[in-house]
Amino acid sequence: MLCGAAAHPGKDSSMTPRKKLEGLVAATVTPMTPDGQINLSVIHQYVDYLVSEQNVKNVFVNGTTGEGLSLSIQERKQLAEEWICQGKNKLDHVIIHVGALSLPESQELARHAAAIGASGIAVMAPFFFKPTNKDELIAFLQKVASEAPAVPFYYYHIPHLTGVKIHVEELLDGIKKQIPTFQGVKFSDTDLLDLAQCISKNESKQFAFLYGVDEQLLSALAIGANGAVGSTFNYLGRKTNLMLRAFAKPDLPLAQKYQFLTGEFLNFVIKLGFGVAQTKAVMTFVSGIPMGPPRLPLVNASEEFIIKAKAKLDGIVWPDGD
Ligand SMILES: CC(=O)N[C@H](C=O)[C@@H](O)[C@H](O)[C@H](O)CO
Ligand SMILES: CC(=O)C(=O)O
Repeated sequence: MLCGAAAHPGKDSSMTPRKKLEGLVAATVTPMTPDGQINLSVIHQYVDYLVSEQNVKNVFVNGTTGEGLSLSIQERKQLAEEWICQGKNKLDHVIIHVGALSLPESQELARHAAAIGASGIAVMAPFFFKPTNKDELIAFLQKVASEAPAVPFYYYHIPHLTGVKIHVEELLDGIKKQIPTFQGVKFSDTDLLDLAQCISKNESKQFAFLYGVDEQLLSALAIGANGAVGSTFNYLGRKTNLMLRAFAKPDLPLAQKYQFLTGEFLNFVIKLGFGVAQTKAVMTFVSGIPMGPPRLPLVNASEEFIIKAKAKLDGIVWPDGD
């Protein structure tokens, strides 16, 4: 059942202020109908699946995995509303990615996310005309963040897709003065030196450092990441949660085992060609929820990919015997 159309779904139920974001955050795919329209009707089921089957209670909507930059502003708003509305009393955090190439569009999305009660907003660097230094990037982020002055703000660092390689360590230096709502980083890069410097220099500031390269999450946890935002937690959330638990215990050999096994699957599919289209296909066969095709320029995963990926996943023997 749809609920996003209800008047101001989150108005009286703002999810701020909340405990610090930690643990796993699923970067949601955007369900689509076979003819390429967004399919809001399965989000209710999607929320229940993440909570009950994957033990994941945080989502990151309209990001890379959600094809956020391929959606219209109207579609992004509808998705944000539906996730927040369906997630009410079920999800802990619904973070809405509001980054866009156009500053006024990004600001509009930030205002909208605030009005519907998002528990956080995230923004990636604009990637056609790019900021060339820290000050330009901060200026852009600041103009978006200030449109949602009561909503925690996260910078979404994904340099291999944006081409904006400004070190996060540099960006964070003094950021609270310019962006008082600054709350953390979604760090989707393999530069663990940069991440480590961010963490060590901001220890007392209560920022959340959420890692975004799922296949090496354990390494990021070891240097102090608070959690992770990723596409694979849609279908490997339960297993990755067991890795987090083993790490916290600490049972490092067990945590490594989980990382090796999730890595074995990812290494296999990455070699076949792995992106958002393939994530949608995997999520469809694992959850049984029809996520549909991706939007052009992305194209459907091949049947061959689906058969091979399914066989690989089914063949993994997990330490918990599952
Ligand atoms: C480019 C991309 O989508 N990265 C995701 C998050 O940032 C990750 O969750 C990856 O999908 C995942 O680590 C698999 O490579
Ligand atoms: C993976 C991720 O965080 C995203 O899809 O935006």
